[in-house]
Amino acid sequence: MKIVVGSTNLPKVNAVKNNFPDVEVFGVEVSSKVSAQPFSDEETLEGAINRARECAKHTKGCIGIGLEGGVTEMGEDLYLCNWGVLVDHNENTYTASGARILLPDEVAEQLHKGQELGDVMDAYAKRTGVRSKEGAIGIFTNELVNRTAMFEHVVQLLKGQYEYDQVQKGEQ
Ligand SMILES: O=P(O)(O)OP(=O)(O)OP(=O)(O)OC[C@H]1O[C@@H](n2cnc3c(O)ncnc32)[C@H](O)[C@@H]1O
Ligand SMILES: [Mg+2]
Repeated sequence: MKIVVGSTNLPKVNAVKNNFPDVEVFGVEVSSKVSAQPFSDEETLEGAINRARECAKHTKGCIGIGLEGGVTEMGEDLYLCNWGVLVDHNENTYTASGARILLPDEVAEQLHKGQELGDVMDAYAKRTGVRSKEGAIGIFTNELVNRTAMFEHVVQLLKGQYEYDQVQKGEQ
């Protein structure tokens, strides 16, 4: 079995590798076919689905995994949101979302002006490449939960649902 992840961003690829230590896992650049900065749960999920479907076509019999980060409005507030999708070799599709935290007003303001969260976070935290390291979730949780750990949980939810289905099918 091979797993193709629709990104070369390390927190995403490592989140999959850490969940499947005995499987060949590799990341490829694919298009999410949504905006660079998804602005709702629906759009973020759609990006993850598009990435996973593209990856599932990469190698015969492989599993595709798409992980997408975005933000979602709740009333006046803006929350960080993340979605993951696993598409298996039979096109069975499993979805899961990640933990969400409230973004501070000054970060939300920049996003409403059209900036991408990755860029906003670098300026806010006075760091470089936050999106490829601890992530916004890492910054705002004092690095108790970083972007890899957050995506690890999403992938665990995908893996668990996939395995549940495999067991159900085996018992039929
Ligand atoms: O290379 P890819 O896989 O595209 O990785 P990415 O970091 O760009 O991640 P997404 O496209 O899934 O995220 C959409 C946008 O939101 C940003 N983003 C999402 N979650 C983030 C986080 O935890 N920390 C910093 N930026 C984040 C990201 O940089 C993009 O601008
Ligand atoms: Mg991106």
